[in-house]
Amino acid sequence: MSGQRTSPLKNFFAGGFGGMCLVTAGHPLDTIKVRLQTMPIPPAGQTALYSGTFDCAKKIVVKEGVLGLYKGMAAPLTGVTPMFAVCFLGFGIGKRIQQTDADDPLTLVQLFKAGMISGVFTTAIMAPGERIKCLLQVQAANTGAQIKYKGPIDCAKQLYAEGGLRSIYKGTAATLLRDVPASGMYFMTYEWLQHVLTPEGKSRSDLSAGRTLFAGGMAGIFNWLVAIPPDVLKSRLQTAPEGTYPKGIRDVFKVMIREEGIRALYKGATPVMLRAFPANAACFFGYELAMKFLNKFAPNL
Ligand SMILES: CC(=O)O[C@H](CC(=O)[O-])C[N+](C)(C)C
Repeated sequence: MSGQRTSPLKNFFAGGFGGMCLVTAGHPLDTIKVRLQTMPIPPAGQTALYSGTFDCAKKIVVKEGVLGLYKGMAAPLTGVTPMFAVCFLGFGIGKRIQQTDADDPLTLVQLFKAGMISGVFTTAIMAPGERIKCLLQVQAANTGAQIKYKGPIDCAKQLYAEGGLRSIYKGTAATLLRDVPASGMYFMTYEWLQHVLTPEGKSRSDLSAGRTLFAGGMAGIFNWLVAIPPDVLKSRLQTAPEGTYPKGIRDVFKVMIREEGIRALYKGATPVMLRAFPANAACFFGYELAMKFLNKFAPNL
């Protein structure tokens, strides 16, 4: 696969723009995912709060209006933009440290490793962003309960007051478990599809919008195929009352398997997969668009 180097700053800015496109396209399905993953287990004989993805979407819209689907979006938008900036920057660095020469082609395994490096880079921003986002998404679902957090900043302040940075960073190991392999799959899939879809004698930058959208969408699908089980554990851990799981995700895993069985590890899979393609197609499309813009108007960046 082509190993052509891109300026780190361009990767950073184009990645950030890609992240903004991803949030806008994917947040409603992300809200449904978190609601399904964290809904209370119904007492025997009673029905679950949501019977599935479409029921959940319908209930949110009826009860909270369409904006209910966009609840908690300020946090990912402010968090995901820099996170994707760092993610694409990290991928570029991951590729670079495996090359001896600027034009050295990279194998699929090297691309996977570069993606994993990017996953480590992003966790510093991703873990607190996910903690705040999940808490905000879930509190709106708790009928009757008093609203605890007014917004992302208030949520961060309260978490800090209650448990310091440790509380804000709760779920970091789970986030690493999710994002390191997932990022490997993400970038490897995208780069490989770009390579396969580029016609003989043409360069990647000539690729049509449709092919870029397809490669980006598939990268999202493969990312989530490996990310769903650790994501469920992460959401549970990050939204649980303090002290529920003293040993972190190991405890979440044990309790979940005991009480709900192995299938619980795939809760919320439908909205995740429904979101994965359009959100990541938008992300890579935005990234490539921003990169073209930067190459034209800031070639020396
Ligand atoms: C788990 C996650 O955030 O995946 C990102 C794609 C998406 O659908 O949000 C990709 N990546 C882990 C590389 C940031």
